[in-house]
Amino acid sequence: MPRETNLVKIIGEDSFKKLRSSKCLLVGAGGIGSELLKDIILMEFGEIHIVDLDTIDLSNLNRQFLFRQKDIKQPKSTTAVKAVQHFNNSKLVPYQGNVMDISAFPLHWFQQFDIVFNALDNLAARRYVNKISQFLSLPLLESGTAGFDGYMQPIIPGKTECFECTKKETPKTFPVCTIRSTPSQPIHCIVWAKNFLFNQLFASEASINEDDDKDWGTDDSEEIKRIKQETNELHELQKIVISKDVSRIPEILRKLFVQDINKLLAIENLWKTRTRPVPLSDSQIKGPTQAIKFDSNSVGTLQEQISHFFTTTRKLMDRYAKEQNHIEFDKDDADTLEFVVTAANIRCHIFNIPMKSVFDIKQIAGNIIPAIATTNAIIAGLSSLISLRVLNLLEYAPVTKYTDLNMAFTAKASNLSQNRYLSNPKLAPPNCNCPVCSKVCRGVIRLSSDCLKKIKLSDLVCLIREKYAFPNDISLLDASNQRLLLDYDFEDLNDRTLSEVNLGNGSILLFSDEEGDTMVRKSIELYLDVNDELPHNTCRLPDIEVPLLKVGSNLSKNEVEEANKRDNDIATATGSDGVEGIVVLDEDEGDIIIDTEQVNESKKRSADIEVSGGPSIKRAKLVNELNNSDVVELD
Ligand SMILES: Nc1ncnc2c1ncn2[C@@H]1O[C@H](COP(=O)(O)OP(=O)(O)OP(=O)(O)O)[C@@H](O)[C@H]1O
Ligand SMILES: [Zn+2]
Repeated sequence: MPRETNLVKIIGEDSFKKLRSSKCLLVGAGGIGSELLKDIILMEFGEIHIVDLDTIDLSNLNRQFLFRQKDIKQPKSTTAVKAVQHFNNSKLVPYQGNVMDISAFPLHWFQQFDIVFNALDNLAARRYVNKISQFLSLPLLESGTAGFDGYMQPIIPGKTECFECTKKETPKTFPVCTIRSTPSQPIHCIVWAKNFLFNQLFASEASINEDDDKDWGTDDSEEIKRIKQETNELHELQKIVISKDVSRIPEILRKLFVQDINKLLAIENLWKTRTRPVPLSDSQIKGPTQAIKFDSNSVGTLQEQISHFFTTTRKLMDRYAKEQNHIEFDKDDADTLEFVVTAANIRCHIFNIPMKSVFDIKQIAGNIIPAIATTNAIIAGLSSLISLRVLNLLEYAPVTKYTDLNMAFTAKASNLSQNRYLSNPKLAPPNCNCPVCSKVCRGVIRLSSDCLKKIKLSDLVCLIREKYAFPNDISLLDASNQRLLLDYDFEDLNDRTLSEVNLGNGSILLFSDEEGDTMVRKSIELYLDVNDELPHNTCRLPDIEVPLLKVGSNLSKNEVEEANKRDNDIATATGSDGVEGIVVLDEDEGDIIIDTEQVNESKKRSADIEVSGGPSIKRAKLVNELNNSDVVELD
């Protein structure tokens, strides 16, 4: 029986047609991504676009079953697409790129999709896609695995919890002082070798970033000064790398493991309660007399580590110029890994810390969590199946409330699961304290790129103020870095154009009502989506209604309701994201509460708004477009 007949039997003819005309985006073609691609192809989604930035490594082959030995170093996205062609009925579009690259994947590019599947391995990209999904009200299926554990979470913007509604664990970091002066565990020496030493020696100058607002882990200004000076001196060592003069490798060893250690020893304070480090002796600094094999599973002697340091540094010095003066650490690149292993182990020895094997250091330096193919298959299977409910394609199980849908997580991913491997509770509504999805009403300003150079900040403020009935007293922030652009006593940037104040594609503006004595406030977050396919001079503000913000923690629900009725000018209806209700800002706590019960029928604002106009928009004309958005045509 052909696949299609089975699918029609399961979901019905109409739903099958809808599925065939659906477009989905798969972000990540690694462990979960390979499984997901196979699943959604078998489900016969009409169009599947696959984004992955990476190429295939040997270590991927045990679970990323679409890839073979011959594919190593090939892009994952295009290789995955080639591998599935023989059983594929969908239109497949691969992209090798970073999903966070706004020039390759601007906001309006995401808009073509009906649903997004995340199959990523890092927090930054997950957060980014979550943000995009919130601005576009685009359903997102978030997933992740670590060993035997995994989770799958459907996110329906405005209706269910987003990725940021619960706090995420961030990777552990260590104070600079621990890493640079007083290591006490192998990880401290590994971080020193990988994140600091390797970069100082083998990264291009431009990419070495020593910012000042880091966690030093000490207030001792002398100590901080010493660390900074040491950084500069170490950078000098890069000159030896550039010279390719391998006879100078002992100089590198002497600087790192004798001179710098002696300087540390001179700071008596550091060693009052710690074991003093012991620098290498001159006789220990010598290269290998013969080639010795580096055994991945055993630690070996200090002298073997020093010999390997010579060998691996020699190889990297030779590669440095050939690779345009920039080598990145990669756990699968034996030379870079062995450099980090030997440098970390020599440092461990000096600080009386146990040394580690190559295998152990690879796990730590590469942040490796063993990946298990079966876990990926289970999570991808659940994610693809739930997509049918998110798209409301199961006639026998129609979705009336998105919070009736289920997420899934394994026992260890939460202690709620007790003895079950998988738990699948219903989705929670958005968390009213979530920094991403619940704070304010959101929308997208669509504009042609010429507008960035034409529209002045004051023009934009006028437009926003008019369109959403904000009072005179407002504040405007660049939300990406909390930069103040305008408020009642800061108007210096008013006459600058958007590009002059560094606003551009992907900027997010936070526009807030700051009227002093009223209890009612509003706030709107607007994404600037620059699209050159729009006609020149187009600046389109979203047609949304900005919910009421009530200020003051001591207001009762009735008072909120009263204020709502009183202030006809302020809409309290559904935003574009579908969040319904009144938003109450608790200033003392900095908390924001969405009261979903307090929904008033709003006074719909007319789409034909007369704009009083900023100085440079002499004849701003608001045109009500088919999609009910406003288009501002500039002269
Ligand atoms: N910003 C991003 N844009 C596009 N693809 C991304 C981005 N970040 C991560 N990815 C991709 O997501 C995938 C995640 O897959 P997976 O968790 O299996 O990791 P992996 O890198 O393939 O394996 P491992 O890290 O275990 O060696 C990878 O293929 C990675 O390239
Ligand atoms: Zn959220």
